[in-house]
Amino acid sequence: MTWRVLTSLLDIFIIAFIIYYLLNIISGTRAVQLIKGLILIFAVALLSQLLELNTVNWFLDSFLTIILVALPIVFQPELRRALEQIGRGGFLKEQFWQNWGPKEINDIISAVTDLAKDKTGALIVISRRVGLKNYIETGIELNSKISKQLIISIFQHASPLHDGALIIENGRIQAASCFLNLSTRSDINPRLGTRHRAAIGITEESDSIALVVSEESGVISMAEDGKLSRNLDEGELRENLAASFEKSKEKSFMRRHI
Ligand SMILES: Nc1ncnc2c1ncn2[C@@H]1O[C@H](COP(=O)(O)OP(=O)(O)OP(=O)(O)O)[C@@H](O)[C@H]1O
Repeated sequence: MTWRVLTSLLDIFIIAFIIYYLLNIISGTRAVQLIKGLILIFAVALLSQLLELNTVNWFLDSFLTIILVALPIVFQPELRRALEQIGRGGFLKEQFWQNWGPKEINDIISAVTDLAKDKTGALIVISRRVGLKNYIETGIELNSKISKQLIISIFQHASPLHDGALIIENGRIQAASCFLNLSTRSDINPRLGTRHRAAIGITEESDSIALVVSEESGVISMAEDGKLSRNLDEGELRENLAASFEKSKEKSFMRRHI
């Protein structure tokens, strides 16, 4: 095989990988519908060119140009998510578990299971490598140690901080009552409300983990990478957290603490 054939094969392989990667990122988002629409308009434009339907062709060409200019504005959240996913690839990795210990993990698990028993709604976001400063700023800053009692009291109805998400970063409760962007996915169970959509949303935009206690049913869920695992008991929650940390390649942390 000549050098030229090898580089062409490499070229094709890289493009196929990029297309696969991009499709993976947009699957299940509203971008899928848009791409279907664009393909349809493109096919009709091509057909009108072949049939020499000049006015139709001019109209569709102009329409496609306008759509291409509007794309980055309409799909700003998806583009941000894609760039963040690329940035997370490994070379920007930081030591993000340094303030964590077994007490912190156990307090979170124990608080979540107690809240679930009382059917007290809760949303807890645990940040990993991607910082959540812009979300922390939407809430009330606490910057306090993680404690089971504090987490439970924040989510009590009488607490002025119970509405919104509690955010944990670098092993500390950074803020409560934070407002998160809701996921815009079209394939989320329609019975799930805004608390669950907010949990899915934050894990689409960052590599954080979100824990949800449903006020309606007391069910515990965990979101990661835009996917929600539901109906977790204490053991499953612990296992899921361990699996997530394992994925983060923080195996030593997992072995020591979970
Ligand atoms: N964008 C958001 N960011 C953070 N928290 C939110 C957001 N939207 C809603 N919430 C929280 O979710 C609560 C409303 O939950 P809602 O009943 O709509 O959701 P749900 O997913 O059905 O949860 P539940 O099963 O607990 O009822 C709000 O009171 C608020 O605390």
